[in-house]
Amino acid sequence: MVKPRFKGKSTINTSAASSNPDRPKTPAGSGNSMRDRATVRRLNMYRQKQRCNNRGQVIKRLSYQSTVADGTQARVEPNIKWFANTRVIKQSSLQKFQDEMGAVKKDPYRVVMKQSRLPMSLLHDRVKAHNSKVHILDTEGFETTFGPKAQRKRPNLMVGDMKDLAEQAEVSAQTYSAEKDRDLVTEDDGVREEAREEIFKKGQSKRIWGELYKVIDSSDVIIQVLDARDPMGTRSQSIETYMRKEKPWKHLIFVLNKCDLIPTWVTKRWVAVLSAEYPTLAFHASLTNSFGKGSLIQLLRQFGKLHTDKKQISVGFIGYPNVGKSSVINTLRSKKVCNVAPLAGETKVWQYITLMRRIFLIDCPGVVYPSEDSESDIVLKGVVQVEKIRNPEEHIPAVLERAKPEYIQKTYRIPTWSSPEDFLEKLAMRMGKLLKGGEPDLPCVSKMVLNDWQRGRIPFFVKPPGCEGEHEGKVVPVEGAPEATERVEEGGATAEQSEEVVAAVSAKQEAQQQQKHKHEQVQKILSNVRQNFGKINVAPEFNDEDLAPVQTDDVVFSDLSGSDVEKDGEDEEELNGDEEKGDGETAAGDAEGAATTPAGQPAKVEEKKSSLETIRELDGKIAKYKQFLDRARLKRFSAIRIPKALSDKVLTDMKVKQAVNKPQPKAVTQVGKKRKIEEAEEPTRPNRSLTSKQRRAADRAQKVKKVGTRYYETHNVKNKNKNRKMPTAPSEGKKAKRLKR
Ligand SMILES: Nc1nc2c(ncn2[C@@H]2O[C@H](COP(=O)(O)OP(=O)(O)OP(=O)(O)O)[C@@H](O)[C@H]2O)c(=O)[nH]1
Repeated sequence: MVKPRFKGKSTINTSAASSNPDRPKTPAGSGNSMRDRATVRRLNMYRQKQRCNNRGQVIKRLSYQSTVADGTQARVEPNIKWFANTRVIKQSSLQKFQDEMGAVKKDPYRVVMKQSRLPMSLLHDRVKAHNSKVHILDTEGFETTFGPKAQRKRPNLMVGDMKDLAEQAEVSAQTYSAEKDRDLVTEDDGVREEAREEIFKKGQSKRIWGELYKVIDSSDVIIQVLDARDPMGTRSQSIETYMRKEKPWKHLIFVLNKCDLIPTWVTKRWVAVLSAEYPTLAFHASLTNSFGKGSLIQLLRQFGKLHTDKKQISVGFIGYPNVGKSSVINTLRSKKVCNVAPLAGETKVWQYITLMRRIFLIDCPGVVYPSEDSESDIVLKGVVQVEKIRNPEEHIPAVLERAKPEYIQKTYRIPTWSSPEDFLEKLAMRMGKLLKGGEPDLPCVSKMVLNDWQRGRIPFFVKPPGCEGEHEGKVVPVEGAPEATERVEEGGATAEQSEEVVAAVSAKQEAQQQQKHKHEQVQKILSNVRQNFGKINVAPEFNDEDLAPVQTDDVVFSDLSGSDVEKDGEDEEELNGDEEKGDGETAAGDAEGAATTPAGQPAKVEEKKSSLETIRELDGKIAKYKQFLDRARLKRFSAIRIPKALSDKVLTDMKVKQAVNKPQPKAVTQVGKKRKIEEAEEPTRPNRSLTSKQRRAADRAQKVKKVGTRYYETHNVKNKNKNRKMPTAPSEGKKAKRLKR
């Protein structure tokens, strides 16, 4: 402690030391903030030391020790503050708090903010004695509860007597299944299923679902894009139900994309099956060689006409990842407006694209719907990027199971294998994918196979219902189909209630009528849109078994798919405007006449069928040739060489089949007519009336035909025009060069 200086009689310490609580204050604003008197005194107290003499006796006590005489015993007053950080309030304050806060809590229009910071427990602090009485009669009087006029509700028992109860118990015991019992307590055997890797949860995040709902909310027409190889696997029943219940005024249509990866008859069948539920169009997304573009644009235009009250309509594209939503949009715009990749999750956020002045398209990230899919299912549906899979070998058995062995043999040129491991080893050996010491690099080849699968290089498709009966019986109500009206219980309802019920029923009927009207409008629109499936360029080479359609009921092809009947000589896709409707209808009628036959003429039917089949086969082969030429053109081959054996085989086949058809010209009059029209309209098509000599000449001409490389036309080079004007004969050009030298 600082020793106070003796200053005569004055008790005021005038020193300016910081330990002097009475020191003069510095002027305000000088930047020197002084300690206050209490702080200085406290600090002085800490600093003081007691003084003792050389015998240890205290000669000067500490300041706070000097208040009581030596040896005095004292008690410290007990205080609640020692035990907690509490605050004591008066009874009246507590009462006020309880009244005011209680009123606020009860008021449904007011909210108490930051409740955790308030002593809310004071509201309920009234201690209830554990033996306090239950005041039942405060709530309900004796008379209303127990008396002869009791209004107490009785429990609603499902049984009348003990016998019924026993019977019911027996029945439920018989139908009990331990698997479905969620409350069953089982012994923990310590084995749990491994948590799924994060990559398998792709497309299920809250963010992606948020994007989906944003797209649904902003669209007038929603297009669910399905993968034609597995339409049911990439379809979401839950979204359809949501749309039906919550957004019935929005139009939902299906687009069956990647039709070029499956046989045409499968496309037809799927379109027919799905059309029974929602309008469905087949599509092949491609900038150069698309299918279904015209029909889809026409359909969207017609939907635009339905919404004349709006300036523009928005069309949302939703669906599984990697089904080709962005590709469909690019195809409609005929240029790359959306990023496309063979990897799932390329589209991250929704995006608006203008198709035309009145039609906007919205691309949505791919959404994976909740299902029971295994990890292999998820991988094979293309949801997961192959590079990210930890053990790609695990999914190869599923590939070998789904794809036909002959397609695997053809794709990888491996004749036989005994197991998936054996297959992978052989493939690794063939491809030279070996590790140190010649060990086959199984993960590498597995990734290759999975990539091929995801990109459609291994021919595969899920058979439509009716071939294997896979999806049979899963009938979802047709859009706008009238639902069964609820049964109203008679007797118990009062007059008021019955009025309400009548109002509800009439509202429901009105809604149903609106739905029906909407359905009719959509059907009318659809009757103007027709597709010719024969024009799809199928890329994979399927075997005869997969190419030959299984006979189906023609009923399936009615409705929208009535438009799919092959109309030979048609343009790539016919877009019938309203004005062309009559024309289209007659054509459809004609064709339907060819497909559906009256009963009682079995012989004629068979003849027709056989000739139709032959023509179809021939068409298929011609399409194959065309496709081969197209592909070659795309690859810019300098010249196309068609294997002679193949061309000879096709030509002889054609001859034989023509010979078979010749004796029955009258049975196929309609087809014959069509063929004539077709021949007149399509001079480029191989002419069936040519002699074999002429045909061979045409064949030869085709063989030497140069395709593709017109260098100066396709490349941006200097002196382009100059070069164009130059003599075309290459020999002359060479001569000129030589002369220059
Ligand atoms: N053979 C074929 N491939 C297609 C077709 N449509 C799309 N693809 C391919 O499928 C892959 C995925 O196409 P995207 O358009 O990116 O698919 P997406 O549905 O937008 O995918 P996310 O962005 O994941 O939602 C690409 O490699 C496309 O080339 C089609 O009609 N036929």
